[in-house]
Amino acid sequence: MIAAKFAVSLRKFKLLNSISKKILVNMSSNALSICDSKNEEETWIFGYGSLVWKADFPFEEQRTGFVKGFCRRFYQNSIDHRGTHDKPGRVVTLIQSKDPDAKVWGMGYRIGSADTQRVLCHLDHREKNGYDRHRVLFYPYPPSDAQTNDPKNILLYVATVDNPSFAGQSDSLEAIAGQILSAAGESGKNPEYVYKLAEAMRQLYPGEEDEHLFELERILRAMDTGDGTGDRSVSGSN
Ligand SMILES: N[C@@H](CCC(=O)N[C@@H](CS)C(=O)NCC(=O)O)C(=O)O
Repeated sequence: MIAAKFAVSLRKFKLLNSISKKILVNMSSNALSICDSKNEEETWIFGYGSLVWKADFPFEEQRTGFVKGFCRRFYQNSIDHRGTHDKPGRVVTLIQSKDPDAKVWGMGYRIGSADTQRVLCHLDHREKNGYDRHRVLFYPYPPSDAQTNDPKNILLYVATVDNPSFAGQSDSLEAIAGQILSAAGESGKNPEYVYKLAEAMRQLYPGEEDEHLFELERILRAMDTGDGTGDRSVSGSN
């Protein structure tokens, strides 16, 4: 009886997994290889993690707004920016949501056509650990009198579930916070990444909920006896 139940749930898991991969693969098949070709169409980039608070590239316009059908999760191990191979940190990626209207709030950036190739080559390098470029619809919000409010094709970087640094979806927020607490990489301490993203979301979208992000921030701050960047040496603790 148990074996039969296990076989059924295994079949269900495989079916779900293959569906979610198909959706993500379809998106990635639209991925543009702009890095090595000229593109005349307007290029927009969507940030939902460090690209929200660390836009280290030229852009001509930025718009607040969201993408739909995903949820933002700290399910990607970072072995470069916020961790090392021996002590990986955690950064965000996007997971397919069961709710097609689920919103992930972030920031859209319009890249000048003269900068497109250089910016995308820069971001391809920055997001080199497991992230692929995908194209989805971006919904500018709130509406603006000065700018167009129609949904736009936008490029974003997603660390898909089959990349080598994907950390899985089963760790508790306490376990994720414990991994983040003492991790650091070439871009700095891992707690700082969480604090800056949470603060940016509160500033940009006051009142909007993101339970995963804000609960993780709460747990991490309770663990973090340092100066808020994850530097515990400040408090004299070892
Ligand atoms: N692609 C997401 C996540 C980007 C992200 O956080 N990527 C890491 C790469 S592991 C990064 O750029 N980190 C820079 C930093 O931590 O300062 C976004 O649009 O913001």
